[in-house]
Amino acid sequence: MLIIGIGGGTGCGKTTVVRQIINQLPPEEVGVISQDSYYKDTSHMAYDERVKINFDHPRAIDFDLLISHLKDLRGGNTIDQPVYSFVEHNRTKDTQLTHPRKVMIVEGILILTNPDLRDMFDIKIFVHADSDERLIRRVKRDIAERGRDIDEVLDRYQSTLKPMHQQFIEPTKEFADIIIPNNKYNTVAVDIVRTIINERLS
Ligand SMILES: Nc1ncnc2c1ncn2[C@@H]1O[C@H](COP(=O)(O)OP(=O)(O)O)[C@@H](O)[C@H]1O
Ligand SMILES: Nc1ccn([C@@H]2O[C@H](COP(=O)(O)O)[C@@H](O)[C@H]2O)c(=O)n1
Repeated sequence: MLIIGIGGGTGCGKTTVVRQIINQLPPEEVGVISQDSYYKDTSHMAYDERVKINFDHPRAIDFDLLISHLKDLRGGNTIDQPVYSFVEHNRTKDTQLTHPRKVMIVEGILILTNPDLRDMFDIKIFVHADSDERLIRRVKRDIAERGRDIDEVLDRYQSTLKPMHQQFIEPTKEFADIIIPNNKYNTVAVDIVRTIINERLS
């Protein structure tokens, strides 16, 4: 199994890049795991407490479960991937049965911060977009897709997103084998990654 880790700050375009990469690739050969599915289960907390969680700090992520699931997949076993609700700020009761594939892509803001997880990646990619560009995209996306309002997004940006990005996420760029500039759509970089995957599949 080839495991590709794709990191980078919120709004840099990780999900979009992954969609572009797997588009035109056989779905039975390439799978995707999102770090967002592995936010810790916070069912024991009231909604008002969950809203205050710092979701941009590595301690918010259940890395043990993510690593153990990746090992299961690498060993040829299926996993029950958690399903996360951004509206509820919590895992749902559902899980998604996920089969091992020849190529697995793991994407998320903090996936390159954990040394054990990092060691599992055959290829490490960091998607870069300038912070103003990321903020604009984040505001638009969170209002359109994640049930947020402008004040909520901007408050979170100032209180946690920006400082956590500087402390934890930006420094992981140095671990990357490939850095994809993504201020604009980068079809050349996407084609290069797809070519690497196609070589593995052929
Ligand atoms: N290169 C780009 N140029 C303009 N908008 C983009 C680009 N890449 C992604 N977007 C848009 O920005 C938003 C955030 O992108 P997304 O892929 O969800 O980022 P991430 O997964 O890194 O948080 C989405 O609405 C997406 O359509
Ligand atoms: N309940 C939550 C959990 C996380 N977030 C934010 O999501 C961002 C990571 O997802 P991307 O798709 O943007 O990479 C992260 O910056 C968290 O602040 C949230 O808003 N609510």
